[in-house]
Amino acid sequence: MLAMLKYIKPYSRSVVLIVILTLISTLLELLLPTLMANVVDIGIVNADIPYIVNTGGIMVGISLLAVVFTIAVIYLSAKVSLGFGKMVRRDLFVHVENFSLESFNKIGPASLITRTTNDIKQIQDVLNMTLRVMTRAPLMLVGGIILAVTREATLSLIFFVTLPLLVLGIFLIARNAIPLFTTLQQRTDRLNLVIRESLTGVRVIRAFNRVEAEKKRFDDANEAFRDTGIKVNKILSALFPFMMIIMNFTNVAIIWFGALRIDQGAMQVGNMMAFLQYAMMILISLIMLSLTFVMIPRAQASAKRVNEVLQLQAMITDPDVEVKDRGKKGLVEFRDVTFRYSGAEKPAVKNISFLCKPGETTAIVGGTGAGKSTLIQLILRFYDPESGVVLVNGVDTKQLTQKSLRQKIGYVPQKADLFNGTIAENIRFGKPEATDEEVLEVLQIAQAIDFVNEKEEGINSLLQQSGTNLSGGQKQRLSIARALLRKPEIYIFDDSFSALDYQTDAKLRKALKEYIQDGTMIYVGQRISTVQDADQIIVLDQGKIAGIGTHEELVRENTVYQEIVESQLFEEGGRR
Ligand SMILES: Nc1ncnc2c1ncn2[C@@H]1O[C@H](COP(=O)(O)OP(=O)(O)OP(=O)(O)O)[C@@H](O)[C@H]1O
Repeated sequence: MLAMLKYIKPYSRSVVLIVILTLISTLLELLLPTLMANVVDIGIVNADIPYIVNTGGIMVGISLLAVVFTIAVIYLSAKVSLGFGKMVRRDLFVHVENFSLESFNKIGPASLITRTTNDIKQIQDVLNMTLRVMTRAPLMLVGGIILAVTREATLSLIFFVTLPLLVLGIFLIARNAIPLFTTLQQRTDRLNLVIRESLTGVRVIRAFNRVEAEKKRFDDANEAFRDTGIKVNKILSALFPFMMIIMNFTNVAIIWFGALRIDQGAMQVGNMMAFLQYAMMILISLIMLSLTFVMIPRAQASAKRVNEVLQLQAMITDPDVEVKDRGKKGLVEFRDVTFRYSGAEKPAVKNISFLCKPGETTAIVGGTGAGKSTLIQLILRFYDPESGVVLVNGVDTKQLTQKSLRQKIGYVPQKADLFNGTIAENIRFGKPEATDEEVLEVLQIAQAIDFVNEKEEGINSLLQQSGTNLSGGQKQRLSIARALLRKPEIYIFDDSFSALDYQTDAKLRKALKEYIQDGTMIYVGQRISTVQDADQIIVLDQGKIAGIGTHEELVRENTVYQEIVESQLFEEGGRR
């Protein structure tokens, strides 16, 4: 929680103002019972009307002033806490955007969403409450006790019974409720995870008739959330009645013993009324403090979850000084690279060495899980190798800044991620200043121009969320056009032609070859027809290189490649 204090620093002036205003308004409020006692004991007893009117006027003035100050405090506290929330959310978002993929996978998107929204809101709310209570409650408590004791020391003995009782009760309630706050946040995580998976996987769920099973999964998560919520509220619901009992008990005791003392002539009526009000102030301030202390652990649980994310060190960091390009532009080289995902027993790729030259195309083939995508992600430095080096333009990728490395690469991922907005906005993603002509040119090369032109508003047509109003192949083609527009030195296509029919696939690769010319093109392909024209084909088998060569060489000499060719010929034959 303390680590979060730095986010309040920019608001230190507002915080000081809150303290000063609360201080004044609380002192003013503490004056009221004494003035009221004087109205009764001096004004009414002596039938002194001018005194009653004057003192009454002062009391109204004080009340109005206290109200104005309190409104200002409420406004400033809201401003500080909302501003705090905005800054933490922003830092968290930026931090997560720069996360290594490993950290991202470790916490998971559902929990990251909960932490960025719900958890920060918990801290924000408690901060708001604390700002309003932190000066007011202690001052009112101490001031109330001093004024009550100096006014009626004997009657104050009642507090020796009620105050410990109140503190003990609140402590017992809080002790049971606090551990449940962390559980409640975890239940929120789970609920978010289930909702996210159910919504993104809605087609699969329907196709596999899993709607009922998903409903059950959702109900379980929803009920677990509800049950924990009810449990917390059940415990907290005891708080209010308990506090009311203590307050009423104190009232009755004061009136009872006060009446006896008045009867004995040891105390005046006005004095007892003032004492009663101070007693209420003491109890209310104690309740306010206790409630804050009950809420703080809840915010603490959330702050811990937020800090856990903020403190995750970026595993992929930029060098202090960037090394300039040494080799030819577009040169990609793997030197004896081995990489293992965190927690995995076996390396995903092992002792990989190859060279991709500018002006040439390199295709990577291999069975599922052979490590093809892993190789691509190592070039982009989404991960760093366990041993060996990946070089781009003759420089170890660790010695380039991530920005300049990725600036050199046009990447088309396996899953075409598009964003809300028009087609043109999506294509301009990496080069916002590109003209319409440039956009149309890359759409033409990516074989996307026809279906874009068929749309009423052409490149200005809106894409629904992540391009749900497009087919898989259409999304892939837009994602290819997006990478082409940047005119990078290296083009990487991770299985980006799989959703295309044979004819479009062939046309697209031909157009790409003409467009890319001097650039380096690396692509992962599943079909032999897709990879056979490449200048070199890298055959991967269970994370290792089984062979490198042209289609003709590999067909002649490489058994793994021969098996892939045969299995696909068999499939083709089977289909016919
Ligand atoms: N994020 C990850 N964490 C742990 N292991 C992973 C992760 N991603 C992939 N792997 C493992 O690494 C190995 C290589 O995976 P990779 O995605 O590179 O294969 P691929 O050849 O691209 O497969 P496909 O053709 O099915 O896409 C697989 O055994 C896979 O289970």
